[in-house]
Amino acid sequence: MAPSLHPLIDKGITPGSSSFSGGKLHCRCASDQVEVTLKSNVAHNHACGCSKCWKPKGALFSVVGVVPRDALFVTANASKLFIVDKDATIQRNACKDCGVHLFGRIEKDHPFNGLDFVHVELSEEKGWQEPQFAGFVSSIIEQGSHPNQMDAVRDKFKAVGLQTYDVLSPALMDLISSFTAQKSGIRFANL
Ligand SMILES: N[C@@H](CCC(=O)N[C@@H](CSCO)C(=O)NCC(=O)O)C(=O)O
Ligand SMILES: [Zn+2]
Ligand SMILES: [Zn+2]
Repeated sequence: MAPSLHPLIDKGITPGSSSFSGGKLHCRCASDQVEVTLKSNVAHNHACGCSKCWKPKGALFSVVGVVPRDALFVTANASKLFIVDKDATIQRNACKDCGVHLFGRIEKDHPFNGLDFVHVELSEEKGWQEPQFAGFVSSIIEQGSHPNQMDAVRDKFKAVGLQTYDVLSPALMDLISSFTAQKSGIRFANL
């Protein structure tokens, strides 16, 4: 059987709702679940093949999107959260019992500071923005996928209508480069 890209992608993508305005995420513990309340839909939701983002068992990719950090509240069992890697740019807060990542936060000066990374599959609600693209696709090789599988993986994404990139989407890459340009004092020419 072909490996799963992600359960939200394998059988085709279900569009989200533009009027959806948030919901709750829960970890996968049988009891005393960590609960996170989001007062916003996600944006830039995407499949991520990097080794750091949380993936469900058997999936090659994570699905991760962003919300403004002031729209995110830990509303139950916050004491079960720990930061997976304090040195990473994205400080991923995971449940110490089930391992699920509830949210990733950036504390340093960074183009995505102010945005928290979350996984909408941890929610029962429907209407979350659907995945928009696949990023960090080649990174799955670093976790053991064979290079000769990559055409099949990219074809599968294309079959469900998702563009593939080996870093992030052009919109996000432009945002990162604009931040860098601004830091170095670049003044853009008026074209
Ligand atoms: N090949 C590496 C890539 C890791 C990486 O740079 N991940 C990105 C994307 S995460 C969600 O889009 C990133 O921004 N990481 C910052 C961080 O994780 O703190 C690998 O696979 O590990
Ligand atoms: Zn848990
Ligand atoms: Zn990632």
